[in-house]
Amino acid sequence: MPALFTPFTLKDVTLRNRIGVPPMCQYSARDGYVSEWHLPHYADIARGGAGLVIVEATAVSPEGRITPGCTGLWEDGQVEGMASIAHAIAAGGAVPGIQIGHAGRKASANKPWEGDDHIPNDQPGGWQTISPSALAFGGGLPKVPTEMTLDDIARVKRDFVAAAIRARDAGFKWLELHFAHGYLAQSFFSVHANTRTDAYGGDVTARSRFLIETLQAVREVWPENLPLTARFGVIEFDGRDEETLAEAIGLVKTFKNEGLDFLSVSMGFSTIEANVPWAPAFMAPIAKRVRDETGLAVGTAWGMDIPQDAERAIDEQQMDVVFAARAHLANPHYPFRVARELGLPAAGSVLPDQYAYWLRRYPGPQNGPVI
Ligand SMILES: Cc1cc2c(cc1C)N(C[C@H](O)[C@H](O)[C@H](O)COP(=O)(O)O)c1[nH]c(=O)[nH]c(=O)c1N2
Ligand SMILES: CC(=O)[C@H]1CCCN(Cc2ccccc2)C1
Repeated sequence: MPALFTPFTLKDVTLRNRIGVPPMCQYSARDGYVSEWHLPHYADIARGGAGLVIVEATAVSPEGRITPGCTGLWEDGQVEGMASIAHAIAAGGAVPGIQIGHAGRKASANKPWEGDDHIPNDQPGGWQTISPSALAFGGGLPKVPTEMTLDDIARVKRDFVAAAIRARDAGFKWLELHFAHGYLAQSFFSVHANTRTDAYGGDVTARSRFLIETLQAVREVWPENLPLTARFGVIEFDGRDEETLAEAIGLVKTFKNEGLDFLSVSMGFSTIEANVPWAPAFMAPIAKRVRDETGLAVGTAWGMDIPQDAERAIDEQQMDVVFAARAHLANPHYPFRVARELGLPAAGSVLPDQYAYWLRRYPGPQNGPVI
């Protein structure tokens, strides 16, 4: 039995296998409300067999969106549409998760296929961004953000709490705080984005404060029996990696002590100078190091989709969940493909009966059983 297809239990939640679909923005919302695009997108992926499907980065406030097309949970009206999606994911057999976040200085941008750059101030649809310091990311994101006041910081923490309550009410069973990829929370931790000299900037303790306080506040409202998780950039590939990793692992230990149940190990993406060593499964050793040094359950993405790599990651206890993102855009039934390639007996059992029954019993195009 491939290790990848063993169940994984965290608090009162059990994933049917170790394959997770990490959040993937669809840039298809209107004023933060899901559209007709989202339900079939998520239902289809959930039916494909993954154990966990995490809904895309969902903004805790309007200015926390990356683009005008991003989803939100900043107002109660947005719960109903998200509840349909949570229900559809569960109906497909996967655990419904959702990521909530604030885009910080990367906000107010065009969709990737429409420029992936900041909406110019003289064009409609954009907005003024905020960040720990008035430092622009650069490149296609040149807008200088407004430095957050202590009131701004308090407000954004309250927004995270309110969005977490809405996610709970929508029926999500796995919550992921977006603490990665150069967005607001990552920016507080990053020496590239945070030059504050008050309680929220300076040494690693101060740079960690916003993330810890946000986790503590959300922990109080998120049900104790459901996984409270975060996606956190533990490395930037900016030439400072050992230092960043040591600081990040120290912070993850604090997260664990404050009640975090799982970490999705990712990159900081907080500097344009990054030199990412792109390769299959390149983040797996980093995830293993975080898992070994903190004792926290972890997962990671980033080219983990080659079946043998995914299997090794679980079999050798590098991580507890393997995330495959783009592979699910190419093939929503990706887990079925993996099951067949790994020789899972009755691979079709990964799919719903409506499909599996027929795939199991009748020859496929090559006159042999498809599974
Ligand atoms: C279209 C799209 C949209 C998103 C992403 C990616 C892509 C392709 N990614 C990153 C994603 O979760 C994953 O980490 C990367 O795609 C790398 O994994 P794969 O190599 O694709 O399996 C991403 N990450 C995240 O934390 N929140 C998000 O909302 C998104 N949105
Ligand atoms: C919201 C978020 O974290 C996403 C938005 C889309 C780009 N993501 C980062 C990414 C980089 C390279 C390949 C795939 C993904 C981050």
